[in-house]
Formats: sequence, structure tokens, C-alpha cells
Amino acid sequence: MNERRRTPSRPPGSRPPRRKPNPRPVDVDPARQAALDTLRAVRERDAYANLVLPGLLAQRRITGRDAGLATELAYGACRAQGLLDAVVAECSNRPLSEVDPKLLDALRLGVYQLLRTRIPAHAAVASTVDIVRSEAGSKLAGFANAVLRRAGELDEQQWIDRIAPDPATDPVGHLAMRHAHPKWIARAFADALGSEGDDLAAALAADDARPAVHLTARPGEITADELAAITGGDPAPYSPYGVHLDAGAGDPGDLEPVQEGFASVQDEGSQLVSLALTRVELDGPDQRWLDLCAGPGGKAGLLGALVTLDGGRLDAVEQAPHRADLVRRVTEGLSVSVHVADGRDPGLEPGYDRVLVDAPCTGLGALRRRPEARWRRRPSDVGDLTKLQRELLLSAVGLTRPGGVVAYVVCSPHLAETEGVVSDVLRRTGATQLDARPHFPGVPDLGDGPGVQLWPHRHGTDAMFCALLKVA
Ligand SMILES: C[S@@+](CC[C@H](N)C(=O)[O-])C[C@H]1O[C@@H](n2cnc3c(N)ncnc32)[C@H](O)[C@@H]1O
Repeated sequence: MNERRRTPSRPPGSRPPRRKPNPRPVDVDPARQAALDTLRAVRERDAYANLVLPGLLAQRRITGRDAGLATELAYGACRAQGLLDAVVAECSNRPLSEVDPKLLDALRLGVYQLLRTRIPAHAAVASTVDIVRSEAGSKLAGFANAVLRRAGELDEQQWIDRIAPDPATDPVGHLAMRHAHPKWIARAFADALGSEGDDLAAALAADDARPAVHLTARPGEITADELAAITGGDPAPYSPYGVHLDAGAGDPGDLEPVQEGFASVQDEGSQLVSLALTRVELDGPDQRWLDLCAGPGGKAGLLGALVTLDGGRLDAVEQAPHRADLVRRVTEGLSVSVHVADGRDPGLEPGYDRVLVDAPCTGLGALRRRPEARWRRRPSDVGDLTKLQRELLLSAVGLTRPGGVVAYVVCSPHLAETEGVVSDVLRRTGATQLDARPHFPGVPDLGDGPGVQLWPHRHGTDAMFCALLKVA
């Protein structure tokens, strides 16, 4: 409040001054408020949108179409943040750094509705301005109104034409803006694909779309056909254990087979790389398997079920105790032992027949499943991670018997995390790299090998990488 206009204090015993009636209370739409609160939690607390929003919806009893709208707005605005900010910056008379962060969250939500939904422009503007007015008063509501009206003068394509770099001189920068990715990530995709054109555009577009939920039918418990029939999903195209559900299907955790442990939520790519490890022909024993980075247990659940059916055993190593607990829960009843240890020196007896290293990575291959991740990751993350990846893979090779096999997996197509790590470890050990492609039967477009890079736009999976190493 302005100091100079402060009301003088009232003399003792006098009647309190009549209060001005409050301005008309603003009806704030609960779906949009939930979306906005999610954006705030992501920005203020580094929260994960897909953990925050379901909690808010349950707490506020937002269901049905409203829940669908809140989800579309929250996840969509998180994904598109860089593009939305560029448009806000164009429409604002002050630099973004001077816009109050809470107001910026609301503007992102408004611009998202204008550019990327079919919500009529007047409703997108009015609902956002209402929220700003209810929280911050008329002055900022006026600012929001002015920015959003300007943003609504062009559609998404026209904004891209105006603000994205020229495709002739900066094709990667152009596609990065068009598909709302940071340029360094678009660059990493371009390097892995060997394309700065249509293939890159298709990869970024697929990465920007809301993905289908994939389930794994637990081997020995239920078949993929049975699981598809129960859940109303479709059997997956490549994994014999996979089922795809619609992107908009409700919370898969509520499905009975998932609650009963017959099925788990797992990207089909994650199933395929686990299966590739099991499909390599081995001479000699095949009873001791190891998962060196097991939490939260997606791959350990599948490998554990398969090795149990074969009469063998899986050791599952995880450094973080709470994630090791998740692995224990997923693998209950299977021949699996969970160890809380550092995979670089887990203190286990060497001589494993098959070893999986699903190393911590940038996660650039699963950005479509984590709405805010692309704006949170930094290029500097890559260096620290590749060092850890190399150390874990070296440890895995050391723990594997001669003639045994190691699968090195990351959910990233970044060449430093994929081929860079593998070629370095091959150089330092006597291991040889196998052609992984025959171990992905029926999967098309696997490139020149020997490693396999899966892609959302080609395979409908996360962009997982898999290299298979035979130990000398
Ligand atoms: C990519 S995730 C593994 C995902 C898991 N395989 C699945 O399918 O659910 C990598 C895991 O490695 C764990 N981790 C990180 N550093 C580790 C280390 N030095 N040794 C063992 N595990 C580690 C992380 O806590 C994380 O749970």
C-alpha cells in the first residue's frame, strides 16, 4: 500500500471507519487453479508435475473433465515453457526477469491456452486475468490482460514465424523453438539422429506429445493378451509382455492387475532393452544375473520374473535405500536379492552370467513422460553423469564371468552418454561389443548398429539406448 495515503490512526473510543466493500469476489476455475498451483510447485520447490498434480486433484476432489483440463494445462504449460516465455517476453513492456515469478506462472498458463488449446481466446484471457486479480489485485490483472491480449493476436504458427531463429541459418534453433525444447537438447537429438531436418522435427514433435501409458504383463502371472483384455488396452507391437493404454486413460496405478502385482507401468523400450540382455546366447551356466542400478525396479521386476521361471537368481543393487525398498516391493515373491550398495564396488562375488547397467543419466530420452524435465536439465549435467556411467560399466564388466554379457542402458540419446561411454570402456577392457539389433526382433529402423537407439517417433518408446558387451 502507498505510505502517503495511509489512514491516520483513530483516536481511542471513536467508531471504526466504515470499510469499503471488497471488490466483487472472483470465481476462480478450480481446474486452472490446480494447474497454476502445479506450475508454482515445480518452480518454487523443484517438484515433479506428475507427482504434484494428482495429489491436488484428489485433495480438491477435481474429477472428470475438470481433471482432464487441469492435466492438459499443467503438463502442457510445463513442457512448452521456453516457447511460452519467448511469447510473453515479446508481449510484455518489461523484461521477463522483472516479471514477478508468480505472475509469470499465470501468464504461461494463459499463453498456453491461447496457443496450444482450443479454448476460445476470450475464455483463456478472462480466466487467467481472474486468477491474477484474485491473487494480486487489479493492477497486475491489467498487466496480465494487456500481455494476453497481445499474445492472442497471433496463433502458434505465426508466433513461431516471428520469434524462432531463421531455419535457413539455424535449423536446429528453429526446430527447438517450434517444438518447445531447449536448443542444447535439440542439438543432442540432431547429433544422435544425424539429422537437422525432417527426422529431427519428427523426433522433437513426438517428444512434445503426451505419451501412451505402457504396462508390462508379469511373465508367469498373466499374458499380454489377458492384460490387454482386462485393461481395455492393446498388446504392444514389439514386446511380448507389453500393453499400451490410451494417453488419457486414468491413473494406471488404480488398475487391478497393477495393484495385485501382475502388471507394472513400464515403457515398452525399457522392456525391450531388458529382454535384449536375456536373448543373447551364452555358452555355459546361466543362473546368476545382476542388475547394478535397480531402483525403482521396473527392469528388475521383468528380469526377476524371467530368471525365476528359469530357476536362477537375480541380485539387484541400488544405492538409495528408499529406492531399494521400491525394488523389494516390486520383486516380492521372485528369486531376487536386493542390496543397498554402490554399484561401482557392491561387494558381491564376481562371475555373473548376465549383468544390466541401467545407469543414472540425463533422462533426455524420457522427456515426454516428465513435463518439466527439459527445462530443468543443464548441459553441465552430462559431464558428471558420463563419469559415473563409465565407472558403473567398468564395474559391471569386472563382475561378469568370461563369456558373460553386459547390457549398458541409458534413457538418453546423448552421444556422450551412449557411444562415448561404451567406446571408452571397450578401450579399457578386453570386452567386445555385440550387434544388439538381432536381439530386438521385429523392431524396425534400428540403424547401423552395433548399439540400438530407440526413438518415440520411430518406435513409440522412450529414446532408450542399449549396447551389449561380451566379456573376454
Ligand atoms: C536409471 S535408474 C534405474 C532404473 C531401473 N533400472 C528401472 O528400470 O526401474 C538409475 C538408478 O541408479 C541408482 N544409482 C545411482 N548411482 C548409483 C550407484 N553408484 N550405484 C548403484 N545405483 C546407483 C539411482 O538411485 C537410480 O535408482
